[in-house]
Amino acid sequence: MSSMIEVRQLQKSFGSLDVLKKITFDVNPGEVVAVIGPSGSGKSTMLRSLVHLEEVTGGSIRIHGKPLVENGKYAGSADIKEITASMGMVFQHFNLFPHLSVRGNLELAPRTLKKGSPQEISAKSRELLSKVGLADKADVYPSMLSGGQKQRVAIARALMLNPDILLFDEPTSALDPELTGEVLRVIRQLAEENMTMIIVTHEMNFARDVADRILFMADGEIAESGTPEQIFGSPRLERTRMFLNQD
Ligand SMILES: Nc1ncnc2c1ncn2[C@@H]1O[C@H](COP(=O)(O)OP(=O)(O)OP(=O)(O)O)[C@@H](O)[C@H]1O
Repeated sequence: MSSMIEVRQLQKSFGSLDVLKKITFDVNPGEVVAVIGPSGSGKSTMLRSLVHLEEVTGGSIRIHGKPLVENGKYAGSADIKEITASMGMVFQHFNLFPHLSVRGNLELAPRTLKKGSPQEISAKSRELLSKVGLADKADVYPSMLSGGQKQRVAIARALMLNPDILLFDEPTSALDPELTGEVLRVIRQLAEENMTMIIVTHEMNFARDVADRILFMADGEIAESGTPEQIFGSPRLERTRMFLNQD
């Protein structure tokens, strides 16, 4: 089967700083890839590049075989819109709209894009809120929620447009330790449902449990790629773990 995500020789510089140095990897349908690595190694930049929140300086990204960028040249805006619409993203700091209720947060994008009738959109938001365990919070505003609840709303919101790829940028890093479990459980459930996901995380045990494959980034490169068994057995990673645990 062909890859869901193909990244080839991806480069990104901020001025003279080379943040991504010719990165190449594939993600297959249904695969869960965890991206780990020290702070500043380029993990967020790589993820943001996939959804066109960053413009790369070279290389290629294909999603479902369709080029978002090919050898540094971007597709037209209609194609970019179509390609990025198949991906949902969840951020470290939730990025909920504070002036909208939980339901409003979920329904804004599908209503704006007219993805279904108002009744269908409401039914979908109810269904997704109950999936993440927040059926009773539909009319509450984000400021009334805990961090773990906010992040679960953000995940439900990302699912509203039926993405076939979900990207997570350190989804639990802003949470108190006792709240990470409820978010990781939702991600784990999505993995069991065969959602294709890339998860940038510092949660080593979670990465080990849930990921089919781990990319270990260091200094703008993929230093290691393999199954959790391969990666966590690697002496090179053991050295880096000490460093990661200080974050
Ligand atoms: N908009 C920007 N302008 C300039 N430099 C940037 C910008 N965004 C990121 N960088 C730099 O790019 C490098 C990689 O950042 P990135 O956020 O991708 O790393 P990361 O591996 O996700 O780190 P962390 O785990 O701390 O989030 C860092 O040196 C960062 O300072």
